[in-house]
Amino acid sequence: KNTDELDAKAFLAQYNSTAEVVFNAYTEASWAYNTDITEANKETMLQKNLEMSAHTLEYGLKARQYDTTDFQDASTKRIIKKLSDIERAALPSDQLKEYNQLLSTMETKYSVAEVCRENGTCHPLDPDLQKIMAESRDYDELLFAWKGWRDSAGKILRQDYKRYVELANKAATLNGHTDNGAFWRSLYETPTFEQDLEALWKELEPLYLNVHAYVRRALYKKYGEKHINLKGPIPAHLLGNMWAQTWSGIMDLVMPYPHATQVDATPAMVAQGWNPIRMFQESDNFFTSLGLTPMPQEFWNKSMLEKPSDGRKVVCHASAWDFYNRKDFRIKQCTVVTMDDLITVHHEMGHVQYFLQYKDQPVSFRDGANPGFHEAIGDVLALSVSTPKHLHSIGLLDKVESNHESDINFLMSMALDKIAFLPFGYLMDQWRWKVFDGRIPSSEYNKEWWNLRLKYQGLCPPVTRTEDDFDPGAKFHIPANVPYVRYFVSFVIQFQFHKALCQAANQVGPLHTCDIYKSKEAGKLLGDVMKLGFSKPWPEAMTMITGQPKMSAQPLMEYFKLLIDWLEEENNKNNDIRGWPEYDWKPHMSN
Ligand SMILES: O=C(CCC(O)(O)[C@H](Cc1ccccc1)NC(=O)c1ccccc1)N[C@@H](Cc1c[nH]c2ccccc12)C(=O)O
Ligand SMILES: [Zn+2]
Repeated sequence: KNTDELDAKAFLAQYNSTAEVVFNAYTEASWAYNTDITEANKETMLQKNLEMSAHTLEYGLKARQYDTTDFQDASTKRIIKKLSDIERAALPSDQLKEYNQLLSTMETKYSVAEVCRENGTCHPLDPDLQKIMAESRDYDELLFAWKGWRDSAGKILRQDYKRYVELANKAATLNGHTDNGAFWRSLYETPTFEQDLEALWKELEPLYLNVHAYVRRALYKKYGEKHINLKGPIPAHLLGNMWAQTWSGIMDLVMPYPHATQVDATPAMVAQGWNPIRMFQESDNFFTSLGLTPMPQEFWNKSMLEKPSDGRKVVCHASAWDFYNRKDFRIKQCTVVTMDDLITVHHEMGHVQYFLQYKDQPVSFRDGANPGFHEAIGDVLALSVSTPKHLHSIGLLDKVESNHESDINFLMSMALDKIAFLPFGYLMDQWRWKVFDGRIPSSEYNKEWWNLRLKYQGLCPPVTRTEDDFDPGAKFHIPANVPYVRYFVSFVIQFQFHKALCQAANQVGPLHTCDIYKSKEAGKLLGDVMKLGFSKPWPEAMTMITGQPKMSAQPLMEYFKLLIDWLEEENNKNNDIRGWPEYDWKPHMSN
């Protein structure tokens, strides 16, 4: 083994400069394919992916030659360790080709899927089916979109997915992990990670049960006892979202005080002629108000901020792109003019701000402190943007009242996204970790998916499901091989960050009214953490912001305190039970 630290540093310098070139070439090819799905673009992307894996293999095997035990420089040790895990490059070349082919095939099948009516009109997920799921109040129309999407996008992926699992696991074991789920969890460098997550969920579950009971009561009023059992799970297609992962789409059905302040900025955005560019400029303005970096001109020139109208097939699911040359950063988003998408704009811009802040780190450190950090940045700013005070200041709410009823309306709208999301954010990788470690065999993919959807979210399918279906495949991240527990982590830590930045901004008053807009102190705190990238273990980054190294649900609970008390009282008044003891109840099925 080579114990020469100077030799290692020279090796890493060579890695860094060659990696930028190879990563850039692959990212360009991947962008070309994602923004114009053709066979030719697919072939080029697969070729550049193989070249990138060849580079990873060459440098990974060299990195493994070093014994860094007595190295002085912590960064050198950390990078050598990271390079030594060569991920899919460990596969024999024919299996690597098969794996890459599977990944692009699954993502393409998902991205081009459509649901067609008898009259021949066909609907893509974005924007058509998403709009139906958010806006329709017709039980059967919602069922058409819900079932249609799972028939068109989920079902067809089952065999591909089964093979992907085998190859992903093989790559993981070749790198010394027990399975691919273990590899994914290793990115958090936290031995107690699973226990920590379970503890957070146990703390937050009572909040969710109260929101679930209250929403079930509202849906009972709307759809009646034929479709809703007040002691049972909720049919999964009635929550205002294709996956029932966020419920703000049905805010109109659950608004506690209909005569108090409105909270939805969408009507004003449409009335004032907002377009996607305006939405991104608004977000850029918020980031720069904190003293953070503006989007470079290249971002505005090269991003895809709307779904193309020239017939091109694209991957519409939003994403942010680092081209590894410290200059070129883009977003690809099929943006629609809604408040929901204004939040997503901030989410994606948070990823790019992270790219900008850590762009001068070595390539190996151009990543979040942990994947949850990368997901949280944009959402932290969105917490300020979403306040009625801020929306009023940018002309998207005409009047702001600060009274109890308006507070409760506002907190309900936030809870329908942030609290409703928690069980979904938690169960997605519970399912995948069990698939990877073999506890869920392919013969039970769908049964176990719905067991988890019942256990954590208190949902049931509106129509019978079988193992002919593959409902997990109908959610982007599953065919796209994108881990998901990062979002559960993000939805917890973003409130820790929000609380810390509000203190830095000398904001007084309750946490849910805080708006850090224009606070250079808050911006400095956030910017300094982002500059670290992946160079330090995430508890150090957490301590820099919050003064302590752990994930904590306390700031989220503080933020929602008023609503938690109100829901407890309201659900008691209605004699509503928390949970779904009649768990095997099935909704009425007409056809
Ligand atoms: O998937 C996303 C946003 C897309 C992303 O920005 O997280 C994107 C996902 C992705 C990863 C890899 C390939 C393709 C897409 N992640 C990134 O673009 C990204 C970029 C750099 C580093 C890390 C992630 N949000 C999740 C969770 C979510 C639901 N509602 C939300 C509201 C606000 C924030 C997140 C969500 C979802 O839609 O289910
Ligand atoms: Zn993200």
